[in-house]
Amino acid sequence: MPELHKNLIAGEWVDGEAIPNINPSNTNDIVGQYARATSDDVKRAIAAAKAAFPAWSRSGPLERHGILRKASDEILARKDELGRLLSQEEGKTLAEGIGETIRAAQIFDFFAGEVLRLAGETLPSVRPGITVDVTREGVGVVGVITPWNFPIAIPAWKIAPALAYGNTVVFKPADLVPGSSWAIVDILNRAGLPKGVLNLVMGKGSVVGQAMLDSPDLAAITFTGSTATGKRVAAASIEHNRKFQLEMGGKNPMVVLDDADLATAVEACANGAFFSTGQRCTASSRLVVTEGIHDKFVGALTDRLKSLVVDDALKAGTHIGPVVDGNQLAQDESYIDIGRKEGARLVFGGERLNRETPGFYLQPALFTEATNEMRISREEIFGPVASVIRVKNYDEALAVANDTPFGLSSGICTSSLKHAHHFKRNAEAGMVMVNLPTAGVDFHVPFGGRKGSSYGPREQGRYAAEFYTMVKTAYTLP
Ligand SMILES: NC(=O)C1=CN([C@@H]2O[C@H](COP(=O)(O)OP(=O)(O)OC[C@H]3O[C@@H](n4cnc5c(N)ncnc54)[C@H](OP(=O)(O)O)[C@@H]3O)[C@@H](O)[C@H]2O)C=CC1
Ligand SMILES: O=C(O)CCC(=O)C(=O)O
Repeated sequence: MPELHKNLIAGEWVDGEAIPNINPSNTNDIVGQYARATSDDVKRAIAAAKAAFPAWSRSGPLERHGILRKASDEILARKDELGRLLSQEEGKTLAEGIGETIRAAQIFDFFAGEVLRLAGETLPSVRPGITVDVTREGVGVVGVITPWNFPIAIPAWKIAPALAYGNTVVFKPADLVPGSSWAIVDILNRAGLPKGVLNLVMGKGSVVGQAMLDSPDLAAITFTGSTATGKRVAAASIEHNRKFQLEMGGKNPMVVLDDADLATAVEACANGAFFSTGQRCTASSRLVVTEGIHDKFVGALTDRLKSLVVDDALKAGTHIGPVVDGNQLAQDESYIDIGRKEGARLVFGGERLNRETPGFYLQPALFTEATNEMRISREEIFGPVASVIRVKNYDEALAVANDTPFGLSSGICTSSLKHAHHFKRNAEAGMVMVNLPTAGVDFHVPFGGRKGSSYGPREQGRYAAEFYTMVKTAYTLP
């Protein structure tokens, strides 16, 4: 029996029911055994984080800076091993797994710097002789609930700012991919975090996550995942009068205009729609293409898809790894079926693939003749499935791009400065990409969306301070 990876509660590693972490490229391969926490464990973790908050929130910036820097250094030094673990448990390719691990190291490094840069303001009062100081303080115990699709970067971009700004943390990773999360908690713990500052409670959302939502002692919850769970987080947080931040789905459009550089557009769409097996909330699932370039674009994108190798995530030469598990594969296949029945034309892929090892392999699927009213154009599929919607001109493309309940990322491929400029101003999305894939963002600038995609302040960059701190206004008459 392989070693059991335990939960971290009040600085102690705590046993629990052992659950195998299964490799989606090869379901015979067990990545490791991970302990599931109980709702009592969650209560103890929250109590430990609450007890640790006063001292941690008053700790000097040098201590917090040092720990985050140390964690960043270790993640970077172990990027190949941790990237491999990530790809093995989640199914993105090794290059993507290592890239995401480097990104996590950069995020810890960035927030180590932010510890030293947290500034307030001093203003004159409207009353003579009085000064007003505006400062930021940690919020308290922050609950971190993360999805399976970015097993190291999303935990990093939530835990790093939480700790940097003096909060303590109770962290519940996705049950499907606990390995990368366990590794970063172990690294942070050894980097010198005092007991109780960071607690890890692995296990199912319905048990561990729900126990977090039900606790009156979490001051804030940051969540990334599905819209349905996001709504539960919101309702429970309002009940407990706590801060909450939600990053949910996307149905991101990539507009391709007649004047686009064809090679640029094809690469941006292949990457944005299908890399990481399409399992990104920023994936371009709607390709909105004007009629002058439509046929050329569909032909070239289909040729590009033919060149992509779908195989074991750890194999050299694989471009697209497996879908994360059987449930997600069933969801992808059901949407492919829905698309066909709705009258869209499947011009490439969509079938299950057999490889040397048993895994959840799906040939990327491309639909044409889709309309923006179809369910495949409105609902998040979260797999390697994209639809081309044909439009007459830029105005119609912009209208279609914006006609969605979501608003995370929105892209355009064009050589027209006028259209690029207009699109940047008028796309109803939190992030806009010109001649770049809708997915794949920098680690030091704000991340988040509008409409049904997000709720609350932005994540990442210095904008993260808005969620992880509360503002205090102090008046002084010397
Ligand atoms: N925007 C994004 O980045 C993501 C979007 N999705 C979308 O969601 C769909 C379903 O994926 P899924 O993983 O099931 O998404 P979920 O929203 O269920 O999962 C996200 C996180 O929330 C947890 N969770 C689940 N139920 C509760 C609850 N009652 N209380 C508190 N936490 C809970 C999950 O736990 P656990 O899974 O461990 O049980 C996981 O840690 C995908 O197909 C995709 O459409 C999914 C992932 C990321
Ligand atoms: O596209 C990216 O770089 C980030 C995507 C993401 O955060 C997500 O899919 O949850």
